[in-house]
Order: sequence, then C-alpha cells, then structure tokens
Amino acid sequence: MNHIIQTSDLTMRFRGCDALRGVTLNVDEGTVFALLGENGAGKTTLIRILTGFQMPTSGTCRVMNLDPAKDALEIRRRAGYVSDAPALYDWMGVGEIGWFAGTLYDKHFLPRYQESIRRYEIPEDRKIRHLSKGQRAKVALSLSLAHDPELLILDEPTSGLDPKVRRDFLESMIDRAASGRTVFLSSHQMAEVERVADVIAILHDGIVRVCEPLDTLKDSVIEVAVSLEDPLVVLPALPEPAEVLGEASYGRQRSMVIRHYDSGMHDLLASRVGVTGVSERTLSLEEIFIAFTGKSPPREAIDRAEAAVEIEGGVV
Ligand SMILES: Nc1ncnc2c1ncn2[C@@H]1O[C@H](COP(=O)(O)OP(=O)(O)OP(=O)(O)O)[C@@H](O)[C@H]1O
Repeated sequence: MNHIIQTSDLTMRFRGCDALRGVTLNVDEGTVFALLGENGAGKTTLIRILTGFQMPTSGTCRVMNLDPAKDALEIRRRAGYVSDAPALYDWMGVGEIGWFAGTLYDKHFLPRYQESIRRYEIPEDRKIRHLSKGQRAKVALSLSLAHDPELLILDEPTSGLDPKVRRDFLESMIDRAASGRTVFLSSHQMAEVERVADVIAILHDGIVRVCEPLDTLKDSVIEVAVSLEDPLVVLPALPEPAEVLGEASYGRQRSMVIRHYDSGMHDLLASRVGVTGVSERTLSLEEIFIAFTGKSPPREAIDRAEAAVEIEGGVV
C-alpha cells in the first residue's frame, strides 16, 4: 500500500518548547487515520508542517509525494484541509464563498458545494459573519470536500457541530476511505474516533507513543486485575514484550494496564504464591489513550477494584 503521508524524525522547537520530538509516521492511502493527543501534544503543529504552513526544525516529510517545504501551494490545492478555527472571508455570503473557491477548481466544485450546503440547511444568501460556530464549521467542511480531495486533513473537524451532524459527518469519512481516499484527522472525541478510524496514532508531549491499526491496538492493550491474599505480595516481572503502561493497588487488588500481554503471562501471574485470581478485560479507546498519556489507571479499573475490596470487607 502507498504511503500518502510520510514523516521521518520531525522535530519542531519553538522558543522554550519542543512541540515535536522526532515524529516518524506513515499514513496509508485509503484509510481513516486518527491522531490523538492531549492539549498541547503537538497535533496542530504536525498538521501545520504537513500543509506547509510551518517549517520543521529538522526531519523530513512527504505529502502526496510532495515536499511541504517546497510544494505547499500544490499540497493545499490538492488536499482538503479544515483547521480547528477555519478562516473564512466574513464579508462574503455562503453562496459567494463557494463560487469564489470554485474558481480554483473544476466545474464539479460548485454543484458539490451547493449540494452540501443545502444538505446542511444553510441559506446561501447568509453572510459568513452571521453564521453560528457550527454553521461556519459546516461551510468549511463543504469547501474542503467540494473538490473531492484524495487527502482530507482535519484538525478537530467536528468541534462546534451537534452530535448527530458530528456522527453523520465522521461516518461519511468511512465511505471516503472505502473509495480509496485518505482522511487524516486530529480529534479529542475518542468514542467517535473509535467508530470510524482504521489506524490510531497517540501523540504525547511531541512523541508518537503508539501508531497501530485500531483493532491491533485494542487487542494488544489489556487491563489485568490481580487478587492477592495479602497487599504486600510481590508480583513477578513480566517477560518481554510486555509493557506495563499503568499500575494501581487497592488493598488486595492490583490493577495493571499491559501492552502485549499473552496467556503465558496470565499463567505466570496466576501461579504466583499469594495470587488468588487473575482476570482480564479489553479497554475502550479512551481508556487506552489514558494509559498511554497519563499515570492513572482506567476509572473502571478503580471502581471494580474498590468494589471488590468493599465486598471482601478488606482493609486497605
Ligand atoms: N508559534 C508557537 N510559538 C511557541 N510555541 C508554540 C507555537 N505553536 C505551538 N506552540 C506550542 O507547541 C506545543 C504544541 O502545540 P499544538 O498547538 O501543536 O498542540 P495541540 O496538540 O494541537 O493542542 P490542542 O489540542 O490544545 O489544540 C504547545 O506547548 C504550544 O504552546
């Protein structure tokens, strides 16, 4: 499969801040690729570099086989791009802005734009400055899609949209990917991303912590709850490739989020003297995200462990 976006060891240093610290990513054609990260993780900075608005401090990248440092205009012409705060000419009308943007593209642009605006029920004669936040987002999305781009780059595309429109829009991205186009989106909406994304990258403090197909990620990160006879029981170190992403103790319960866990590790834990039970649970994308980016274990793990302590009447 072709990589429509490739970055290699990208760094971005601002005064007093390393926004990206060696980002290497490949995005396959025909996929919905979701970039997740907390506030300040570096998502917008990466997108600005990919679209040629920002020169990286070091490293290289290619977008649709073009170099954003040299071919920024061509990339912006061919790709669709919606930023988290789309800049639109406020004094134009909704219809006018479509006509204006359409002069840069072929004859199919305007009818597609008008159809989308009609679907979103936005009056064509309304001035952009009089639109609500959600209506502005809909105009920006309509403009970015009207030339049917092979690559759509969306930075928090659904902020400002109501839940139904958000869901419909994101689900339409699945159809785009099915027709061979690529969608690269950054988002905070984990539950929505989980429904539509093929591949997930988690960016944390400017570093890609993980980049995997969603199914692989969900299979490879497990919460393991271990019941102990005594809170002081020491558990064995798990062999490679296991990676403990988070750990918490609640009385005689220990909860761990482990990447690359397997049945051999279950047996190793279960056979430890002082261990009375080992159970596993798959996690939601939101819980996996927290495991990669924070120290706290998933909330449900805490609740389950606390409930277990209460039932046992155990002393913490
Ligand atoms: N022009 C700039 N000058 C200095 N620091 C900057 C600049 N642009 C971004 N940063 C810093 O780089 C870091 C990454 O910012 P970025 O906007 O890429 O994060 P983000 O993941 O998009 O966050 P959010 O989800 O809040 O939009 C932040 O610490 C930010 O303050």
